[in-house]
Amino acid sequence: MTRSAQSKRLYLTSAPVSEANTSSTELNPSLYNRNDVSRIDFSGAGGYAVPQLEALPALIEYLSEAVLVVNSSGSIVCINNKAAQFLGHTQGALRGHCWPDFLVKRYQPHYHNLVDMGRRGVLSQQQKPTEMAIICVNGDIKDIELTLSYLPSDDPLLVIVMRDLTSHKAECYKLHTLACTDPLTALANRRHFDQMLQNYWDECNKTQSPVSVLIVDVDHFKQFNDQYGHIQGDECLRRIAAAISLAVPRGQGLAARYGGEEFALILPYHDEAMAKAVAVKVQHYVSQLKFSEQGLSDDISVAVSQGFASEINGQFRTPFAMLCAADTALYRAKAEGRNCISSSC
Ligand SMILES: Nc1nc2c(ncn2[C@@H]2O[C@H](COP(=O)(O)OP(=O)(O)OP(=O)(O)O)[C@@H](O)[C@H]2O)c(=O)[nH]1
Repeated sequence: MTRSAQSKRLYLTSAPVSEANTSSTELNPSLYNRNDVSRIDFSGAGGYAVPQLEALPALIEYLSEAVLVVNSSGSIVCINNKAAQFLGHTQGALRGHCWPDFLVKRYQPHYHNLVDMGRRGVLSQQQKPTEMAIICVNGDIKDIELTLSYLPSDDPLLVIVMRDLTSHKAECYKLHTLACTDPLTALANRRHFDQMLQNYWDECNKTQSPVSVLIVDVDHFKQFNDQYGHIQGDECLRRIAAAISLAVPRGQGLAARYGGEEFALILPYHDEAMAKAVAVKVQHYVSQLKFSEQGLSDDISVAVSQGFASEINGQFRTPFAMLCAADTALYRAKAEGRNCISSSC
């Protein structure tokens, strides 16, 4: 046995301590069990550490993670119960199956790349787990975090550890939604608006398409609050938000609460005429609001002033410049008597 192979000897054995001592620095204490009679001998040819196959199924069965071992052609050599349950079949039925077939197609090149790195000896043990997705036997798709370890030998083995990311992803999605949403109106919040404005701006610039922004400000809202109270004011803002949402073409653009009683819309692929048409709809839907279902008099109505700007031929250098122009147009609409629409042009 070469010195390097000897130094990689790992025992899961009841062997005397002196026998295991040669590699004590390499032992994982959690694997070392004096009462366990099974033994893995890493004494393969060519100086590689080769685990004897017979011990692997028993070893991985003890692990708390979902683990499977795959050979160089991708066939599952052994799989623990947790991984089998995760994939949705029995251990026996899964043995021999082609593991990469369980991976969602778009992740397969990345997986093969990791395997190739292992083969070339450049797969670092510090390699971070990789997010992928698998298709279970019943067709369900599950997000996973995959860690791949390469056991080199003449017939190399890959040890794959999977962690279920389903609940983690659901939690992330929930948090992301919360971080992007205005709690009062359920529209996008300003942070999300700013981010999306840049995204839409880039997208429209790339395709040389127009993009517009529209700012909507409730008229004399202080009076509404003063007369009917802030709770009624809140409900009024919710209803205005819903009316504004109705005016945004489905799947095209974004409506956000920009702050206080001010709303903003991004209208990608909208030129000036199209943006104005959306503003007219907003004005109409808001004017139709009735507040009797809030317990207020039927003759109460609200109105909005609006300003918009459209980028068509490179007149604005940044999305922020376009937004400022829409804001200036809004001020003009207020100055011109409110309940009207003003353009930056
Ligand atoms: N109820 C409620 N009121 C809000 C909220 N955010 C801002 N406001 C109110 O919106 C009002 C805005 O008042 P102003 O800035 O004077 O504007 P305005 O009365 O609408 O007048 P113009 O915009 O000039 O037509 C203030 O009374 C704020 O308290 C909110 O979340 N809920």
